[in-house]
Amino acid sequence: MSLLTVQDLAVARGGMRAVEGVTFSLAAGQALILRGPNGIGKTTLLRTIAGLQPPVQGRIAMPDDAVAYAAHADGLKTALTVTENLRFWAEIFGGGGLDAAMSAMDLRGLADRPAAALSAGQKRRLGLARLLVTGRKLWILDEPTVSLDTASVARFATAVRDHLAAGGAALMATHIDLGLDEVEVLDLTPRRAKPGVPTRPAGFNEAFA
Ligand SMILES: Nc1ncnc2c1ncn2[C@@H]1O[C@H](COP(=O)(O)OP(=O)(O)OP(=O)(O)O)[C@@H](O)[C@H]1O
Repeated sequence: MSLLTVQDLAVARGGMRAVEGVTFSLAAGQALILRGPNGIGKTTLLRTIAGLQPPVQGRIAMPDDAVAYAAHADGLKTALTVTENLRFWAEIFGGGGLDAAMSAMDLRGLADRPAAALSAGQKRRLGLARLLVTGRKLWILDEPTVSLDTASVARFATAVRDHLAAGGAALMATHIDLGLDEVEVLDLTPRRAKPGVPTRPAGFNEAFA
């Protein structure tokens, strides 16, 4: 089953094209890592596929209610505890599996701690545990391993592997080698848009379109 098809996609930020001519697809059980130098447009591409901003050109197709997106920010409710945060997200998405998610990201000992009192790496672990309780098939992840120690990176890699084995798919921007055999890499360097072609009036920002 195809979980994501991207065809001839061009994306823009700040009224300028970032990358263009991007084509790939992801079936159940597949993952793809986006690579490319700082500023080429990895975040912009992920935001566009996640539906947070419109594409400039091309086609994005996926099943309804397929996506769970984890951005640079962890998206936590700081006043809520770890358990309450996960329960909140499970209810929003109609998912579940809080216990399994807490075990997977080693959060059991922190269950009753407010998110505001977590370290950066612990916050990131909670942010990633959110994905596990959504029940969504297609994970879109922007630099998911930032702030994680070696053991936590390994835990995250296991969570991705389990997600793929359960028929999920993942698209992520990361510079880290997660050691996942089933992952392919797409280098965006050849897809960099030709410079100087504005897509919108000066000052336009697709993030607010
Ligand atoms: N808020 C913004 N307003 C205007 N332009 C922006 C904004 N955020 C990013 N850009 C520009 O959009 C282009 C693509 O940025 P993007 O964040 O998608 O790149 P990236 O490949 O994810 O970079 P990095 O590896 O540094 O995270 C860059 O040229 C960047 O300067």
